[in-house]
Amino acid sequence: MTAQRIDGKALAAQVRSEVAVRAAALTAAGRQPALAVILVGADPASQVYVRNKVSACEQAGLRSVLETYGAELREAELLARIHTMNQDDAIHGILVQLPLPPHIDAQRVIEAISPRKDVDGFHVASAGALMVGQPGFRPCTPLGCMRMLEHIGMGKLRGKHAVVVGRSNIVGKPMALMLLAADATVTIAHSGTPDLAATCRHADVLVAAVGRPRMITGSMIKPGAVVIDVGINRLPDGSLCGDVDFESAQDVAGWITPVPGGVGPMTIAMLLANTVQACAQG
Ligand SMILES: Nc1nc(=O)c2c([nH]1)NC[C@@H]1CN(c3ccc(C(=O)N[C@@H](CCC(=O)O)C(=O)O)cc3)C=[N+]21
Repeated sequence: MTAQRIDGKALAAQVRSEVAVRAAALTAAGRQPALAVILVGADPASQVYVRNKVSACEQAGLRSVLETYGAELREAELLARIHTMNQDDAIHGILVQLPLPPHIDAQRVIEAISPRKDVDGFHVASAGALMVGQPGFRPCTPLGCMRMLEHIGMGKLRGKHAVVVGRSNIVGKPMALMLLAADATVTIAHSGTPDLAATCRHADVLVAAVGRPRMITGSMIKPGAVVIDVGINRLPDGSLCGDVDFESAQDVAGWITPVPGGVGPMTIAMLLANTVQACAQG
């Protein structure tokens, strides 16, 4: 038996075309959705990601404003720039690319973004809204994962056990809360979980977001499970791989997302969707 693939690239293209329709309508009404992207420093991976976000905006008819600063930028200057953008009615979403240089307090920078423009969903107000089930921006990666689950008819998870491996503020924790909101019974596992394999084998939906190449192997997967691989690991040979060992996992899982071409493209599509939503909400 071999798992069916969830084609994130194709589903992201569908989401982006829906976004483009909404963006065109807003633009026609004199309100083109606009995303500001701030990059601090010259990390090559970050430069690639930021370029991809900007070109995704253009393709969907959103305006993008890219601001690039040297790694020596002072935190106070960055905060001042964000305050100006918060006041700018022509900017609907603000994204500060992470990671930031170590002398800048990333959480303080995120809290400076107006929650109404927090299209990453990283602000403490957005996190709190998710926790208590209020409207607000949801982090793009878990939102993209939920959209993938809906796409395969697994949007409602009552009676299902979901296991999230990883507990970051940007993926693991919000992912667990979104699965819970879909009525799953949720376990959050992490590097310190005893017998991780046994925990994973309970999962009808397994989300891997640990940042360790191929650590989830076929023997850790319940037969027929949905396996969502959030990991994007660059190997020494330059190739990309996920947190899931695709070769062994695909013989056991019912559904599986590839890397690349899985969660990554969905993250960018949901960023555009959040930006259009920010614009539509005025
Ligand atoms: N404020 C902020 N928001 C973010 O959303 C954010 C961030 N900072 N910092 C870095 C991470 C990483 N991230 C990715 C998004 C898409 C792909 C993606 O589309 N990946 C392609 C492959 C790209 C490649 O070949 O390198 C894929 O998986 O198919 C990857 C990584 C967003 N991040």
